[in-house]
Amino acid sequence: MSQSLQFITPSRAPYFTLPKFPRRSCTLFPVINLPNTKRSITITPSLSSFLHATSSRSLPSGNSQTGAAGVVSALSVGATGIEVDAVTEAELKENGFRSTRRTKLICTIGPATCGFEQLEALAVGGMNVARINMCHGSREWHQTVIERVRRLNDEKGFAVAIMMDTEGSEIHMGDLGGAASAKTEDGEIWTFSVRAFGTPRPERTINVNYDGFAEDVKVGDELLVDGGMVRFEVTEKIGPDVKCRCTDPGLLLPQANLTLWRNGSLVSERNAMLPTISSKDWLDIDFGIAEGVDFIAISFVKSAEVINHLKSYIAARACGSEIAVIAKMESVDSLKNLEEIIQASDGAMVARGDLGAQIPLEQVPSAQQNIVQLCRQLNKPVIVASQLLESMIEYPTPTRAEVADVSEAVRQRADALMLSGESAMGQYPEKALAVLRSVTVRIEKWWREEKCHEAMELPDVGTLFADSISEEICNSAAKIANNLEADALFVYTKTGHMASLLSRCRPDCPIFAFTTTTSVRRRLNLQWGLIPFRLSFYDNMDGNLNKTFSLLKARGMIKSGDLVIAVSDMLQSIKVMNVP
Ligand SMILES: Nc1ncnc2c1ncn2[C@@H]1O[C@H](COP(=O)(O)OP(=O)(O)OP(=O)(O)O)[C@@H](O)[C@H]1O
Ligand SMILES: CC(=O)C(=O)O
Ligand SMILES: [K+]
Ligand SMILES: [Mg+2]
Repeated sequence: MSQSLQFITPSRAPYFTLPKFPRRSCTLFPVINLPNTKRSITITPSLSSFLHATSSRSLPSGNSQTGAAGVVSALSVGATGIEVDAVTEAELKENGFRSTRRTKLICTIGPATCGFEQLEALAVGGMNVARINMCHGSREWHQTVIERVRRLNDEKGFAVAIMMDTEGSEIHMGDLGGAASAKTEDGEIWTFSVRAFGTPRPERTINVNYDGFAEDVKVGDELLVDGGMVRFEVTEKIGPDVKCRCTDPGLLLPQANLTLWRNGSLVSERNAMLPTISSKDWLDIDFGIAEGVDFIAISFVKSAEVINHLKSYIAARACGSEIAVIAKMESVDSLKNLEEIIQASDGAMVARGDLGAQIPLEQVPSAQQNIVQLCRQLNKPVIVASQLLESMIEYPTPTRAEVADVSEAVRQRADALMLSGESAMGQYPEKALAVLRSVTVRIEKWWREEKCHEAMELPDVGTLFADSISEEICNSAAKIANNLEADALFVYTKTGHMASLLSRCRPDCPIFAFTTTTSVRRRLNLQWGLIPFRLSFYDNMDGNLNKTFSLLKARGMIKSGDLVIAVSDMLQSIKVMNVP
């Protein structure tokens, strides 16, 4: 075998002359014309002034570290060019190499953000993945959103990936006859019924999607809406109608999830009999496959079986295009079968909204930590979701407790954080995203500088000897990068696997991941610390390195003397070198 670890002694500045944290070398607004590209780099005046407007409007003042991306350049395409997300590139220059954001950000798209300009503002603000939730809106509505995101990517040089989230077949309310919400007061009597109400609908009536509802509930049961945001006590059953008295008032939202509690425990037999993927979900999945979404998130996963089933369905249907399957951890069963579910999936989501309705709230933080850690050990990306900045649905600033919650998820080194109502139907979607970004960058930097991260045991994930070689190479490369205080790790990867192995190590420097396909590049957008580029490869490492160095230098993304550790899944090797 010719697999080797190849160490090339840096020819220029020896490591010890490199500054510990290179000063920010940000030249703002360079207009560069790259040779050999079909399109030259352009900055549209409207977009750059828009960027300025966004940055001054939406960011806490006096925090230069977290300023909005200051540079946008359109993508360059072509056999000899390189494609990188315009905003990632801008953030890289803005914050400096080592301080660029590692944690990825997901925004749920809803009525507040479905317009082209609104989507663009989120992309500029750092959205890596747009999530569409099939619980709400029609397929036509979602299709329009997908089409707009794709157009943004094509026309403006973003690489926003799309995640479709299934409805799942838990019990939930219907819509509110067109109203965006309904307020409940303490002591009010509301009727929950399987009956479809006509218009105008009688006051204080809610439709429930599950036919057996009235038979299953008992007088005295507690009915939790949206994981306990509003609570009722069942007082009376009349045919299909269930009368309930409000005990914890709040706001009812359309399609909100319902859970029943009896004598302090969750009544879960009913949900256990419902399929994880409903017939409507299968139609939505077909829609997602046809639209070529990047991720499908499955709600209320109970076992690995359903994930395997879906993955083989996608493989048979989506010939060639790979769609990653994300398992949403939001039920008691998902926690029971955690390891096998994560193992079978391409990633997981800590869906704290519904999870908090199924287990006591005080157990949610430990469940989150377990899921995040297990995902890292098994090398699967993990998303922390729901209520991160809930108060920003209504208010322009977050609570201190929310900032602390975001910080904790960043400290746990989750791959991605997700906005739900804040971006879907809140009043301040861009501000919420700006808060996520500023808190994320600041906390990451603080922990890196304090060197407080506990070392994590990273077990072998692959079964083949070749997998073990890749893992050893990535673990070693990350360690070398930390010890030498390298400026960046470079990984040349066709499938993205080596990139994810490097990401798993959570190294101190950013990881430039070069890959040949647009779909892999978009998928890598979900993973911690990865800066995905699309590049056509030579079949030798030196050719790739030289090409990358000259392209990135031309764009001002690296400079001579920067220390780079490079690995590749074509020729398994580690190279340590200064940028010539
Ligand atoms: N496409 C949409 N159309 C209308 N409203 C939406 C849409 N997407 C989200 N929303 C609104 O934003 C709120 C929060 O979004 P979110 O995706 O968290 O939904 P959810 O109903 O809490 O379900 P889930 O448990 O799947 O997250 C929803 O309750 C809904 O009011
Ligand atoms: C995201 C989601 O589905 C939840 O938190 O319940
Ligand atoms: K959902
Ligand atoms: Mg949920």
